Amino acid sequence: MRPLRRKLVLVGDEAVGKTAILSIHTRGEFPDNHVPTVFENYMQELWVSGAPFRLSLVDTAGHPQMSTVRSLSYADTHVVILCFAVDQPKSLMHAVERWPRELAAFCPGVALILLATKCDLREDPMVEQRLAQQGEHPVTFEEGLEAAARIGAHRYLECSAMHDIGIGELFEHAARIALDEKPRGARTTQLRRRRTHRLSVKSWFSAPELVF
Ligand SMILES: Nc1nc2c(ncn2[C@@H]2O[C@H](COP(=O)(O)OP(=O)(O)OP(=O)(O)O)[C@@H](O)[C@H]2O)c(=O)[nH]1
Repeated sequence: MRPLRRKLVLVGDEAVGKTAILSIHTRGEFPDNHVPTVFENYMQELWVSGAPFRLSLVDTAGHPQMSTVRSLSYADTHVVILCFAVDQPKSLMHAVERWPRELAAFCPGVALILLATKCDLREDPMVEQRLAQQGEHPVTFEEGLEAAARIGAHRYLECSAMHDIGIGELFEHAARIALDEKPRGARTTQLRRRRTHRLSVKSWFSAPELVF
C-alpha cells in the first residue's frame, strides 16, 4: 500500500528555535547552541487507521539572506508552522508582516499554524529586564492569539522545546490539519528536485500509531 505523504515546513526568524523543536521531536535532544540551518528534512512514519502515513518535516533557514535557498523548501507543502519567540517581540512583528508576504509569493493559500516558541522565557526576569530597557515586554498569549487571527492562521499554539512542552501537541495538530489539506507551493523542476534531494539530510524515525 502506497503511504499517504504530507509535508510540514517550519519557518520564522533566525534563532527562534525551529531546529530545537525538530531536534526534541525527532531525537529527544535539546541543542544548547544556535547553529544556523541551511536546510534539513526529517521523515516520520506513522500509521493512521491501519494505513501508512509519511510526514516530511522541513527545517529552514531564518536569515533573510537565505530566502533563495528557503524558497526551494515550499514545493508541495501541506502545512507551514510559522514560529516566533516570546523573548523576541520583533519576531512576532515579522510573523505578521514579513513572513506572510514570503508565503503568499511561494506557497499561496497554505494552511498556517502560528507557534510561540521559548515560552519558558516569558517570565524570566533577565528577559523582562532586557526588553523593558527597550520599552518592550515578552509576547503575551493574547498578543500571539491576536496575531494568529490577523494572519488567518488555522491555529495558535505555544511551546518550549527546552522543557519539551507543547511539542507533541504541535505535531499532532499539524498532522491532523495536513491530512485535510491539498499541497501548495510551486512544484520544483526535475533539476531542482535533484538538487534539493542532494541538499537534504534525511533521518528516519518511526512513531506509534497516530490515533485520530
Ligand atoms: N530558553 C529557550 N531557548 C531555546 C528554546 N528553543 C531554542 N532555544 C535556543 O535558541 C537558540 C536558537 O535555536 P535554533 O533552534 O537553532 O533556532 P532556529 O530558529 O533553528 O535558527 P536558524 O536556523 O538560524 O533559523 C539556541 O541557542 C537554542 O538553544 C526554548 O524553548 N527555550
